[in-house]
Amino acid sequence: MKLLSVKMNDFLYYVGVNDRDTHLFENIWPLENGVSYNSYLIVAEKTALLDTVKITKVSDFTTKLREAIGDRDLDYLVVHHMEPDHSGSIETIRELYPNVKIVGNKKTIEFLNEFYGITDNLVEIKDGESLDLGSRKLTFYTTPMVHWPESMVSYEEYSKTLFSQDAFGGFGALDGTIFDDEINLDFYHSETRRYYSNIVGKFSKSVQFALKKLSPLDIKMVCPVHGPIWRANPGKIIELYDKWSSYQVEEGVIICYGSMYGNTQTMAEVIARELAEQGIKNIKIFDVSKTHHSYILSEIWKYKAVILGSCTYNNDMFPVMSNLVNTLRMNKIENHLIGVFGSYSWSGGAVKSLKEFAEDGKYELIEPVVEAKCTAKEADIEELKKLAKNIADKLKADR
Ligand SMILES: Cc1cc2nc3c(=O)[nH]c(=O)nc-3n(C[C@H](O)[C@H](O)[C@H](O)COP(=O)(O)O)c2cc1C
Repeated sequence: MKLLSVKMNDFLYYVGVNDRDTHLFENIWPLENGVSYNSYLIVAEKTALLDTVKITKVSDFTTKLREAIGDRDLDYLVVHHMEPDHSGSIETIRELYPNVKIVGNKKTIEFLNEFYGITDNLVEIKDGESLDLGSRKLTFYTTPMVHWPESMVSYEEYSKTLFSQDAFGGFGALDGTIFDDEINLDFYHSETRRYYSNIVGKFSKSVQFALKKLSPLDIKMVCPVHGPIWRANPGKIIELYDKWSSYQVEEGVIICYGSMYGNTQTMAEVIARELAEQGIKNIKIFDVSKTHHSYILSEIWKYKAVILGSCTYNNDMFPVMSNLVNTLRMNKIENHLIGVFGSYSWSGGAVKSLKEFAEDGKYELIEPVVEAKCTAKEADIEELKKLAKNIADKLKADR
């Protein structure tokens, strides 16, 4: 009786695992709802394991794998992506199945040596080449920089299944439910956008390139290495990734502030109220000291406008705001309006740095830039309202 692995269809098993122990993905991004490391086993005339899991979960993983494969040997291990949350258990698999051949592209093979010193039992495949498993066949498509240089996907043509590695993935452990038709998609929708914006978003141009490359395929099921498997509506996750990677946004404003004693926070509240007066409904204020930039980035990815406000701290912006700004700079976000404001007491510095950041990227900077000394006075409040109105007008022009 198979208790742990999930038989997905007549030839495919889910042998992935959940990680509810790790606090931070990549030691940066919060995992309050956990994450899954998905792995799949094809059992045809040949057997093939598609990716492994983080080494901390190797025991759960090999238990499922052994259960699913039974007394068959493992012929192939396909490595779609070398990030250690998927490649970490490769050495264990080689110990358990010494005959296994590892399938990867030129760059995968280079990384296998660099990370694990693996140089034997390798099968190098090129873009567009196939691996014959008997009644099943995997065809490989390289998808460089979605998410690493060696990243690739594979397509099983008889079942029309796409094994998509990090692409189409999401945060959130799979709590018994693994398929899109078994779960509450509202929760996974937001965790998937957070995953996209935190992990994949920086590579949006590469995602667009990959989507075009894969568009001729008739895809009936998407099997990523994190998050739900999309079998009922695979088009949904493809549509979402297309939306996010082409910076399609909704009407709304994210206001983020860094404040020690409340003066800058008050400025944020003034802007938010005026936006509401102007008829904007989606307004969210975040204190950067309270909310991890993981969640803020995800919200910014969703909405068209972002307004950043900071008190001055040692001649520059508040350090926690610097952290958010660095994350935004790294992500090279497009198609967004930006406003900046802040406060100081003697030399200033925060607003200057925020303005430089805003002018540097692909944002459209909306005037006025507002800087208050110590606390916002009547004239500053008028300027803040003007900023809010100008942003609201821009947003409403797109209705
Ligand atoms: C630790 C600390 C460092 C500061 N450094 C500067 C500074 O370098 N230049 C400046 O003009 N103001 C500086 N200030 C003053 C604050 O930026 C100013 O009072 C601001 O209005 C505080 O905003 P808040 O109430 O939102 O925290 C500093 C304040 C503190 C507490």
